[in-house]
Amino acid sequence: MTAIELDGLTKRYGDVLAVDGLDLQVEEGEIFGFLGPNGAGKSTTIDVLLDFVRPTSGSATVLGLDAQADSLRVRERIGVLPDAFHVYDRLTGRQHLQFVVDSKDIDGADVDEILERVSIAEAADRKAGGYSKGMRQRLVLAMALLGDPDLLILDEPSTGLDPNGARQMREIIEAENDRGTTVFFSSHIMEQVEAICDRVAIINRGRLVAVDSIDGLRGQTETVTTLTIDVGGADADDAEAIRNRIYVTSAALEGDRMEVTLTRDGSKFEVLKALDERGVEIRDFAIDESSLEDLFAEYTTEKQEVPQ
Ligand SMILES: Nc1ncnc2c1ncn2[C@@H]1O[C@H](COP(=O)(O)OP(=O)(O)OP(=O)(O)O)[C@@H](O)[C@H]1O
Repeated sequence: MTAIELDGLTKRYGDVLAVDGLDLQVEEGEIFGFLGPNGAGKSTTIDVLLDFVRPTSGSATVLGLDAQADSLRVRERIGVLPDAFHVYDRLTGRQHLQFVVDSKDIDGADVDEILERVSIAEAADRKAGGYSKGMRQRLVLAMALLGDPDLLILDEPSTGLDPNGARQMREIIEAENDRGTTVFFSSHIMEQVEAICDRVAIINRGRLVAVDSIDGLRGQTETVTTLTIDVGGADADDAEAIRNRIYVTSAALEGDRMEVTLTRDGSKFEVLKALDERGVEIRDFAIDESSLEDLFAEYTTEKQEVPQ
């Protein structure tokens, strides 16, 4: 079954087309990254899934249920980490969780076990007002995990976390996914998305511009590999010869450093071999596959039109 299905989802706020005909399917069991620059329409889409916002047209289905008509049943089966989250300063961590158990009427919830899972068990009886940002974020995640949801919807889960906190958040997300939970999360932190997502969707100006695995996205873009070679005895002619090779998109020599970019079909080995055959000494080399950050920029940066 699909965990999330969007069919022609459109949301207009007056003149602003926040979401523009989105079609998307997230399969059960996936960790799915939802990416896009500021204002792309990520939060609006999530708000439709949660029935905070009604679509102008199109539909959204969550766990086989209509996000609008069946919103209460959807709510019972999902856990949500909202974009702007609040904790109550005067309540302890445990009281926060108890509040969710009571208000959602969850049977047999093991609050201590969930506090352990998000690593805030030791602070459970302290007031949340004294929690660090990372602890607050983990507390809100613990609230989302109560009731063992089938689907977690996380809006920028690593906001405000230091690298350690972000790593812990990632580990928790992975552990929940191992338990069978589908995870849908929006993020600006490409590194994080790259590390844990099975697939990602990139949206820009309310429209879907790409949906694929990270490797698949890499395969769709032109320049995927940069080869930086520490050379001895190379000159401009060598760079020119490399530049003229098929699959090479650029080759530049600066002192003893030659930087070569290749399309995805290009062989790095062939470039090194060609240099060697020209008598160039190869002292060292490094390979840099384009990062998701590069891909993101490629998909979401408006290309400048050259005036005719
Ligand atoms: N309640 C609203 N009224 C009017 N316009 C809105 C409203 N909510 C969002 N928008 C507009 O819709 C567009 C999409 O916003 P949205 O918050 O969904 O983007 P986002 O991708 O979540 O951005 P960010 O990463 O900055 O949170 C933006 O142009 C935004 O200004």
